[in-house]
Formats: sequence, C-alpha cells, structure tokens
Amino acid sequence: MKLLVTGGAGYIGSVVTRMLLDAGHRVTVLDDLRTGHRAALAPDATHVELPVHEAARVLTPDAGFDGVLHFAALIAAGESMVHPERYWHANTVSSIALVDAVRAARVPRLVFSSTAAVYGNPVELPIPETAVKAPTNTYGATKLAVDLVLTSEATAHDLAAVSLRYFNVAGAYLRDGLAIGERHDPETHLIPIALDVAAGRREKLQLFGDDYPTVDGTCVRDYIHVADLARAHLLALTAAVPGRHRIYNLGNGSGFTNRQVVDVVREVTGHPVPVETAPRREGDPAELVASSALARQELGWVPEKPTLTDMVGDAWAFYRAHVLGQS
Ligand SMILES: NC(=O)c1ccc[n+]([C@@H]2O[C@H](COP(=O)([O-])OP(=O)(O)OC[C@H]3O[C@@H](n4cnc5c(N)ncnc54)[C@H](O)[C@@H]3O)[C@@H](O)[C@H]2O)c1
Ligand SMILES: O=c1ccn([C@@H]2O[C@H](COP(=O)(O)OP(=O)(O)O[C@H]3O[C@H](CO)[C@@H](O)[C@H](O)[C@H]3O)[C@@H](O)[C@H]2O)c(=O)[nH]1
Repeated sequence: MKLLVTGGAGYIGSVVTRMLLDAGHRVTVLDDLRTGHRAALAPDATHVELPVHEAARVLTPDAGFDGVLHFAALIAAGESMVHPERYWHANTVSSIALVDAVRAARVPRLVFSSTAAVYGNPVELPIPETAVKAPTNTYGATKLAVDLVLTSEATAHDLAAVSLRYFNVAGAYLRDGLAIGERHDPETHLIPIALDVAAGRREKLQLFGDDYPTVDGTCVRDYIHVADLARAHLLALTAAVPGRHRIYNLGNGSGFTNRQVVDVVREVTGHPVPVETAPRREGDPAELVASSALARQELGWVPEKPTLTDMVGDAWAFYRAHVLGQS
C-alpha cells in the first residue's frame, strides 16, 4: 500500500513506519518535527515537513494514497490541563482538517492513535471499548472528539476507520542493530524518567500522589510494548472495513502501580532509583487497565512481549545505546 504516516518522527510513529517499510509498503511521513526527531525518520520513507492541518497539500486526489496512519499529536496529559487550547488545536482541529483531506482525496482507510485517557476513572476493570467515556484530562477529551468524528465519517462517507486506544506504551524496537525508542523532550513519562535517574541524569523520581485508592496509593497503569503495539497497526490496516469505525483497546490486561514500575526499573538497572512523594498531577485517573479481548478476537493480535521486565529491559538497552551513547 501507499501510506501517509503523520507523526512518523515520533516514538510510536517511527516504529510503525519501520515495520510498514519492512513489510513492503511505501511510506510518506508527514511530521513538522515539533516534538519529533529528524534522526528518527526512516531513511527509506519520504518526509514532508508540514503540520497536520496542511495535509491536503500531500493528500491530493492524484497522489493515490491507500491509507493514512495518524499519530501526530500532543501527548502530555498533565500539560493538557495547563494549556488546553494547544491540545484542542493540535489534536482535534488538526485531525478534522486531516479527515477533510482524506475525504477529498478519496483515501479509503485511516488508522487513528486514540488513548486509554478517553475513559477517565473507569467503573469497570479491565476496561472494554464499550465502557463509559468520561475523560479526566483535556488530552483524553481531544482524542475522544476525534473518535466521534471518525464514527460519523465512516458512516456518512464510507471511510474504513480504526481507532486504536493505546494504554501506556513502553520499551523500544530492537532488531539487527537497529534501535528505535522513546525520546520525548521534555520527558514526562514514568519509565524514561526513572531511567534518567538510573543513568545519573536526575537525582530522584517524584511520585505524583500516594493517596489514590490503589494497593500502595500510587496510580495503576497497563503497559504495552511498542513493538506489540506497532504490529497491531499493520493488522488494523488490513482489517479496516469501508463504512465501519472499529475501535480496539490495546494493553496487556495487567495493572502496575507506579511504585511497582519503579521496582522493575531498579531490578533491570541495578540502581536504587530514589523516589520522593509529590502532589497528584492534575487529570490523572487512578487506574487504567485494558481489556484487549476484541483486538485479539477480531485482529488476531497476540502480544509477544507482555512483561514489564521485557519492556523496561528494551527501553534501558535503547537508552544506554542512544541516549548515553554506550553502544
Ligand atoms: N506514548 C504513549 O504512551 C501513548 C499512549 C496512548 C496514545 N498515544 C498516542 O500515540 C501517538 C504517538 O505518540 P508518541 O508517544 O509517539 O508521541 P511523540 O511526541 O513521540 O510523536 C508525535 C509526533 O507527531 C509530530 N507532531 C505532533 N503534532 C503535529 C502536527 N500538528 N503536525 C505535524 N506533526 C506533528 C511530532 O513532531 C512528533 O514527531 C499520539 O497520537 C499519542 O496521543 C501515545
Ligand atoms: O515523573 C513522573 C511521571 C509520571 N508519574 C506518574 O506515572 C503514571 C504514568 O504517567 P505517564 O508515564 O506520564 O503516562 P500517562 O499519564 O498514564 O499517559 C500515557 O498513557 C496514556 C494512556 O494510558 C496515553 O494516553 C498518554 O499519551 C501517555 O502519555 C501517572 O500516575 C503519573 O502521575 C510520576 O509519578 N512521576
């Protein structure tokens, strides 16, 4: 297929781009590098340095794209509570412009990066796709809005749409000397920050809140390996059906508290990783754990690296090689 990948210079988009190219697809990456890295761009993909809202300049009716995978977004839930307008523009307004371009160019399929953050504090665990959607942060709300746009678009205009609701993505894609991993700047995610501490780049980790209604008072999250997540996108591309908007949760179905995650980082790195308790981060739901039964059933998705030790181990291997330059 000829595919447009938005956000292909970012963490997840660059892993998926690599897998798409290796599977024989032709890929154009649309990314304005606002948070991504030029070095993460696949050398055998075409790169167009444009913002998503200008996608129509690339997605012309003559260009012959078979599909779009839409990763480009602002992703920090905490920041979205402080600067919500940035999130509505970057995530929702831009996505509507992209969907307009997809319709105008008659691109048949679109796969969208949705999120566990659409659910808010869940009333049932593990969370199925049918659960109540009540986001506790603006980031989740901006993504839920795009999911709703895609449902109408699929129904009214025959788009084959798939939303993949990722839970917490971790790890790195390591293969034959290649390593693609997480490099957000500034970093806000728990595992890479804990690795910064293990590497001696930060003194300690702040744990945001220890009074949540969970086993040790810290938030619970469900982690998914970035390579397992990436494979789900290739499956979704072929499973997409015209006129349908399919939605799949992607996680492993096991919850880890933030303290348990830090324990795994200590085991993997051999570093004590000191922590201090800090106030809650606004907008954080207490617990997010996925039911991915539907993805397993309908996409035939089976995670190959479901353990947190594997994820942290791969993230640490990437970190040492590419952030500390110890390869
Ligand atoms: N990382 C996670 O744990 C996680 C979990 C759930 C969902 N997601 C979703 O997955 C997607 C990818 O996340 P990531 O961790 O790879 O993020 P990332 O920040 O590493 O990558 C995002 C990429 O999109 C580009 N970009 C952002 N806005 C753009 C715009 N308007 N125009 C052009 N380029 C733009 C950035 O330059 C960057 O390269 C996002 O949509 C995010 O919401 C991520
Ligand atoms: O220095 C830190 C960083 C994070 N946390 C906590 O660790 C947990 C996980 O936080 P983080 O790694 O930032 O991920 P989330 O906020 O859960 O969000 C991620 O996972 C969501 C899906 O669950 C996605 O939608 C988001 O894009 C992605 O950033 C939360 O309780 C945070 O408060 C800390 O205690 N200290």
